[in-house]
Amino acid sequence: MATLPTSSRDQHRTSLGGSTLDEARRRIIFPLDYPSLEQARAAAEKIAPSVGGLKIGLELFVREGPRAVQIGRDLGLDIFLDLKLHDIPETVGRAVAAAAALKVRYLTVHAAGGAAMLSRAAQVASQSEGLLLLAVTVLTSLDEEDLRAQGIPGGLEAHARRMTELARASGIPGVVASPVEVAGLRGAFGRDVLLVTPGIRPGPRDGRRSTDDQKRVSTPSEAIASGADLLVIGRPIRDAQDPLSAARAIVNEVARTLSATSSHGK
Ligand SMILES: O=C(O)c1cc(=O)[nH]c(=O)n1[C@@H]1O[C@H](COP(=O)(O)O)[C@@H](O)[C@H]1O
Repeated sequence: MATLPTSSRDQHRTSLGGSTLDEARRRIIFPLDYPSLEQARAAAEKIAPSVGGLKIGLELFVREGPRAVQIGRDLGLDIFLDLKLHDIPETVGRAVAAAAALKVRYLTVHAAGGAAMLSRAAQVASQSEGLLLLAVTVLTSLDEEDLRAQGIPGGLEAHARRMTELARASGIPGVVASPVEVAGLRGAFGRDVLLVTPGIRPGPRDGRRSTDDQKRVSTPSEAIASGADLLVIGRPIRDAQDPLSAARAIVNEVARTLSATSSHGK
């Protein structure tokens, strides 16, 4: 069954072959966080040789709709539709069916939508070959204080783990989590969950680099060494003076880490 976590993950891992550099490239997803189709396409064409997938998020999808998905198709890259669906099961199920018709590879839902919503999403996705759902556990822009303010007990690690358990039990093959929780999630769930991490900030953590609105961050190398499958990296590439060089440097960093660890599963 396409949505069972193990088979979905195997299906995903099959695409992680080739040389270490090629594998490193495939691990990186570049979000097309741009205000127009033209800007998104120009950036995607430039960055495409250094990434494995393109993420289409709220800004571009709200402005341009499904036309944005065509950019990834034209470039032959995986398409990650990041709509973070969170609604009643019927509404989310219908939205998943609509997204599946766009032939995207990944689609996000919020784990906080609950078991019935996640199960409905998984059931609808299972009818569409090649679509992998990812449940967002705890947004990388939140910290412990935010969780306390929402009345969520037990801290970030525990909550990310509970959300992952809920997602897995509901038939969702992967989760989006901060790189800070990835080692714990990999330890708890083994190789049967696809772990996707935004909140990536290259360079030394000496306080000089801005983490923007991200509160739980790590370097590409730390995220991969902790067991992340895919890294979502936006502003460190998009806002760099030379975006292609920035992307290449990240690919090299990831490749070095893959060579030095067994986390690439070869
Ligand atoms: O689902 C996501 O992709 C996501 C989840 C999350 O917890 N945090 C997060 O930053 N993201 C997305 O990942 C990207 C991170 O971008 P940068 O912070 O610019 O690298 C953005 O497009 C966010 O929408």
